[in-house]
Amino acid sequence: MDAVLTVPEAHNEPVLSYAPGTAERGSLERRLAELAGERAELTMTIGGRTRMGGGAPADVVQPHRHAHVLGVTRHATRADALDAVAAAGEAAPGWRDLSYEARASIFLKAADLAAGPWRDTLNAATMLGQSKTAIQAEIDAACELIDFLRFNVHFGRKLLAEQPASAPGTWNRLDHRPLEGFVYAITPFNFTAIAANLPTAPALMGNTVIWKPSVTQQLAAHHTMRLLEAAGLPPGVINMVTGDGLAVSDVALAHPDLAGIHFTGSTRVFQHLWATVGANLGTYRSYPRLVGETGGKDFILAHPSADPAALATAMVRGAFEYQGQKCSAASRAYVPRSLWAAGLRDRVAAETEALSYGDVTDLKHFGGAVIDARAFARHAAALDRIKAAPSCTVLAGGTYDDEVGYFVRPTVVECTDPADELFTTEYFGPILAVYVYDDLDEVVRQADAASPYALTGAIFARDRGALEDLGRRLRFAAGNLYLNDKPTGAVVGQQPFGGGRASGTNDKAGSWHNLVRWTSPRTIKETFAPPTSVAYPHMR
Ligand SMILES: NC(=O)c1ccc[n+]([C@@H]2O[C@H](COP(=O)([O-])OP(=O)(O)OC[C@H]3O[C@@H](n4cnc5c(N)ncnc54)[C@H](O)[C@@H]3O)[C@@H](O)[C@H]2O)c1
Ligand SMILES: N[C@@H](CCC=O)C(=O)O
Repeated sequence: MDAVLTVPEAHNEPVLSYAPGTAERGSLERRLAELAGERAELTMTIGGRTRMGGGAPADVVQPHRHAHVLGVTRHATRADALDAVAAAGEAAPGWRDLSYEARASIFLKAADLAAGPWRDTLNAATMLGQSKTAIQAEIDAACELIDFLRFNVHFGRKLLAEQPASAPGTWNRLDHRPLEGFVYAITPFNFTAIAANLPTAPALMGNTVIWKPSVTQQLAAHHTMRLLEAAGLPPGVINMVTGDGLAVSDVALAHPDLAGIHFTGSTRVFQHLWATVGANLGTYRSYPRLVGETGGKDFILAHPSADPAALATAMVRGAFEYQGQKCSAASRAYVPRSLWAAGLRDRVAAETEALSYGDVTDLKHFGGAVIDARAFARHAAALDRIKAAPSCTVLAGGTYDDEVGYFVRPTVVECTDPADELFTTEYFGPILAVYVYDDLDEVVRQADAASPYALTGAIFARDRGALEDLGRRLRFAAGNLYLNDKPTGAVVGQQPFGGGRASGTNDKAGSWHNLVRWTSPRTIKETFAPPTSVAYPHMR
C-alpha cells in the first residue's frame, strides 16, 4: 500500500473493579475455576511448534495453596536453546521485511484480544500462578499489558517518523533497521505485563526474539504466547523457552548473533549477564544492547508538613499491595518524630494489622502469598533477625506460615539504626522499615545514599518549598519520583518506568526510550545532481 500511515491513538485501558455483582467478577470467577481445574502442559514454543523442554521437570503451583499444581514445565536444554536460536534466525528476514504497519497490527490485535476475550484468562492465570488479587492482576495482566502493546505501537511510529534535515539537492533518510541477530528477553515472576513487553517491544521494531519467562510465571506466560499466536504472530518471531534459563544462557550469551538482552529481574542476575557478555565480547558480530531494569529499595520521605492520612495510606498501600513484590514497593520510610508520635505510628500499625492476606481466589482478601519457598525462607530469616535485633521494634506483623501457602504477614518495623540492612537490602516482600528522624538534613543524606538502588521514591509535604527542595536534593535517588503519592503503580504513557544506579539501565519501559534500543539506524544520503569535476572553486 502506498500511504504514510498514522497508527490508532493510544489510550490507557480502563481498570475494571470486580466489585460484588459486576459482570466481570462472575466471568473471572468462572475462568479461575476452569484454570484451577486443569493441569496444564507448559511447553516451549520454538519456530511456532510447541514441545516440552528436554531437561528436568518443574511444577508450577499456586503460591497461596502450594499443594495445588497448576501445570508442569521442563527446563530447556542446550539443544532446545540452539533450536530457538536457529528458529529466530530463520524467521528474521521475513519478519523485518514486513512493513511496520503489518507488524504493529498484530500487536494491536493482541491488545484488543487481551482487552476482550482473553482478559479473564490472563487475569486468572496471574492470580493463580503469581498469587495476585483480582485488582492487582487487572492492573497488570490486563491493563498494563494492553497499554504496553498499544503505546509501543504509537511510540514506534513516532520513532520511524524521526528523520534528518536535507540540504538543497540532497535527500537524507534514516532507515530504522532492527538489530542484526536475535534479542534475548528474560522476564521476572512478578508482572505478566513486563513478561509480555520484553519480547514484544523488540519484535515490534523488527527483531526476532528468544523469550525465557520465570518458572513461577510460566502459566500466564503460556497463555500470553497463545494470545500472540491468536493475534497472528508468525512462527519463529518470538521463541519461548522454559525453565531456569541456565542452559539457554550458555548458548545465547556465547552466540555470535546475540544482538541484545532485554532483562527485568534482580540486580545480581543482570550483573552476571553483563559480566558474561563482557567476557565474550570478541565473540559477537555487533555490540549487544544491554537493557536491564532491576532491583529497588524504594523510599518514602515525609516532611513535617506532610498530610498524615495521605502518608499513612501511601505507606500501607505502597508497601503491602502484591505482598511487597513490586520492584517499586516502599520498603523504607523516613518520617519526622512530630508526625510519628502524633498518631501516624498507631495508624500505620493498625491498618497493617487489619490487612487480610489469603487465597486470592476468594476476592475479599487484600493480598496473597509470596511467590515460592525460596522467597518465604528469605523473609522468615529476615523476620527472625529483626525480632532479635535490639535496634528494631516490630509494630505490626512479623509472623510467617507456610503450611498451606507461602504466607508472610505484612510487617512494619521501627528501627533506630538507619544503616541497618532493613534500609539497604531488597527483600522483595511485605516488610516496611521505618526510621523516625529529628534531623531532616541527615535523613535526606540517608535516603539518598543508604542503598545502592535508585528506582522509585516518594516525598510527602504540604509545604511547596520543601517539596521542591527535597526533590532537587534527591534528584538521583530515584528514576521514578512521586510527590504526595505512593511510589508504586506507574501507568504506561503516563509515568515511563525505570531507575538508575544499581536499579538498571533506565531505558524506561513502554516509551520511545526503550524502543530506540532495539533499532540500529542506517543513514542514507542521496544526491540528486552529484558533482562531475574534482576541482574546487578556490583552485581556479
Ligand atoms: N526495575 C524493574 O522494572 C523491575 C520490574 C520487576 C521486577 N524487578 C526486579 O526483579 C526481581 C524479582 O524478580 P525475579 O525474582 O523473577 O528475579 P530473578 O533475577 O531471580 O529472575 C529473573 C529472570 O531471570 C532468570 N534467570 C536467572 N538466572 C538466569 C541465567 N543465568 N540465565 C537466564 N535466565 C536467568 C529467571 O529464571 C527469571 O526468568 C526483584 O529484584 C525486582 O526488583 C524489577
Ligand atoms: N511498574 C510497576 C512495578 C514493576 C516492578 O515490579 C509499578 O510502578 O508499580
